[in-house]
Amino acid sequence: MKKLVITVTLNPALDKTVTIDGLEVGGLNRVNDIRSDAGGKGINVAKVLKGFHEEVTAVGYIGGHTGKLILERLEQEDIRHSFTETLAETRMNLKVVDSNVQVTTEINERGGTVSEPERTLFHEALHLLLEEAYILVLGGSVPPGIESSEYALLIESARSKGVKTILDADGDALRYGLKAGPDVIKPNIHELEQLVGATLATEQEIVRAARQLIAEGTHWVIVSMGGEGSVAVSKDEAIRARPFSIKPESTVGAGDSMVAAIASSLIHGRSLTETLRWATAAGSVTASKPGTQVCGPEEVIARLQDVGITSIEV
Ligand SMILES: Nc1ncnc2c1ncn2[C@@H]1O[C@H](COP(=O)(O)OP(=O)(O)O)[C@@H](O)[C@H]1O
Ligand SMILES: O=P(O)(O)OC[C@H]1O[C@](O)(COP(=O)(O)O)[C@@H](O)[C@@H]1O
Repeated sequence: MKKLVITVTLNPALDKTVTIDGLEVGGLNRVNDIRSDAGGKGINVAKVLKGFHEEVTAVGYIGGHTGKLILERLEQEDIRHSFTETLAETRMNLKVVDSNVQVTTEINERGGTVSEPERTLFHEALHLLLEEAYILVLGGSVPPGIESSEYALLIESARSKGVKTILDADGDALRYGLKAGPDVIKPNIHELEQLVGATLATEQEIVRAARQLIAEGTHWVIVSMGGEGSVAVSKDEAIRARPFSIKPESTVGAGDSMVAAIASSLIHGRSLTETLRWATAAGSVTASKPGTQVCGPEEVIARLQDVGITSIEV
């Protein structure tokens, strides 16, 4: 059976994380600690999957000095990749951790423009790779030069080859992508509220909103809610997971770790409940780590039974 996961990061980033005691907007802030990590949603998913010993290849666009640094990191971690080179420099995203209140503020650049010939090269390379794939993961923002409908095209081409798809995006990229019917989506609660244009205050409201999307062709909607945990919805099931308590170091990459755990769960044929348990444990372990560092398999397995699972009556 094919087991390869391809992760697409159209807009990667070098994540620069600075830690400050008591961030003062408009004031002078001194940095206590600094680190940089290869980031961008698909790249983080690939890091987790590699740690989980799954077969994974990271693809997308990469360029310039920042791009070179990211590729070096991937090579250090022995992550297989096949990025399309761009003339434009890959972006740097700033993450400011206020260690007094344990809150992370993210400042993400738009990213460099991708040209049409670069896009053609990417599509040709992905077309070939999809022949070998089981799952295609699509994550993150779409860079300038590429239409918001891009994920829909990629989902359709994956489906035509029998490849499952997981989409983690927001705004128009999510809205258009949904029309192509990805197998799984992982919005956070804010992204889901923006999508349906309503505040979702109760579990029942979340389930009803998710079922609207399921009626349009998606099978599983897994909604993350930070420290409140997550909700998984299918046509017939609705489940709530509550995480164990952690000291949040940097929540960056927590959502991506959930997506990686979902991909791994699809490979291993886990039920929706078990998938939610794995995804929530993975997200919470990652949230307890500094910068864009991600969870490893042993520490996730050790916490699986600490995730509280209940079913939601609608
Ligand atoms: N403060 C926290 N305590 C425990 N778990 C957390 C915390 N913040 C995030 N998580 C875990 O990470 C997952 C993803 O977090 P979330 O912030 O919703 O994702 P995203 O980064 O996609 O917005 C949550 O479902 C939860 O399992
Ligand atoms: O493409 P976007 O939406 O700007 O997001 C990119 C950022 O998201 C991340 O992938 C983290 O995502 P999550 O916190 O949702 O897991 C960072 O590594 C990266 O800087």
